[in-house]
Amino acid sequence: MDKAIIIENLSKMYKNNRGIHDINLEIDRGEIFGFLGPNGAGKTTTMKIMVGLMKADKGDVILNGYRISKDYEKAMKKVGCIVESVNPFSYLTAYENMKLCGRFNNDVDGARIDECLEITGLIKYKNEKIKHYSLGMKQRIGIAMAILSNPEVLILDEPLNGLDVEGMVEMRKLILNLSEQHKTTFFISSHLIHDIELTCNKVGILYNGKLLGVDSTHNILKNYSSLENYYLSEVI
Ligand SMILES: Nc1ncnc2c1ncn2[C@@H]1O[C@H](COP(=O)(O)OP(=O)(O)OP(=O)(O)O)[C@@H](O)[C@H]1O
Repeated sequence: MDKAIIIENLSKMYKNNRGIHDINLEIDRGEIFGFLGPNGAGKTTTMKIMVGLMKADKGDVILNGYRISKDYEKAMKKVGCIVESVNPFSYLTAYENMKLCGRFNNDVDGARIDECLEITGLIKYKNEKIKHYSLGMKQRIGIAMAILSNPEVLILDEPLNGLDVEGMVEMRKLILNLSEQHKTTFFISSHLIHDIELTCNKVGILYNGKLLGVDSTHNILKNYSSLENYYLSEVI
């Protein structure tokens, strides 16, 4: 099977002795992987290393066949990400933000920007300044920016954070649509068990910086009545 993401022996320890320990993980192309863990488990640390925002103490990440330690540009070429918060310029419109975001990419033109705004349901608001956007709309513009260069892999840190029920349902639909129509591979972190259960077809549990268990949602739900029960059995 073609692996979109491989994480090998990844470790990072902060001075306060917190961090992540020896994470190993493989994600097949087209999978929607849910990286589930409570606050402080190490999700953001892992994702920052995956996209090159932080250096690991040990281990490596292979994205689309390229090691971030050796071929960073090639590894990131077909990867889109939102790590920590989405921060578009509030005094610019959605369209202007998108244009700024795609300025170094020759393949991004007005039509592609419109296409991404269409996919994320923002085309109607493309000429509105971001300062008038709701939180859900800001999350969506984050996704629109992340998919601008047609990535094969999307790495999203807590994409549902702060969204209301409708916003979460919309975001979930968007992820599932991108997965079905574009075969995008997703690596999504969340502490929202129910949402991971509904969105992801593979789940990994991160706890105290250690990856406890990885399995397909299908297998988990064959053996446990809910993802929550599986989570509790792994954690306890
Ligand atoms: N720059 C830093 N210096 C020291 N400790 C840090 C630093 N960044 C994170 N940590 C600690 O490392 C651990 C993992 O943090 P991380 O942000 O990766 O977790 P997380 O799973 O993303 O949590 P959350 O859901 O709250 O964002 C936490 O205990 C955190 O306090």
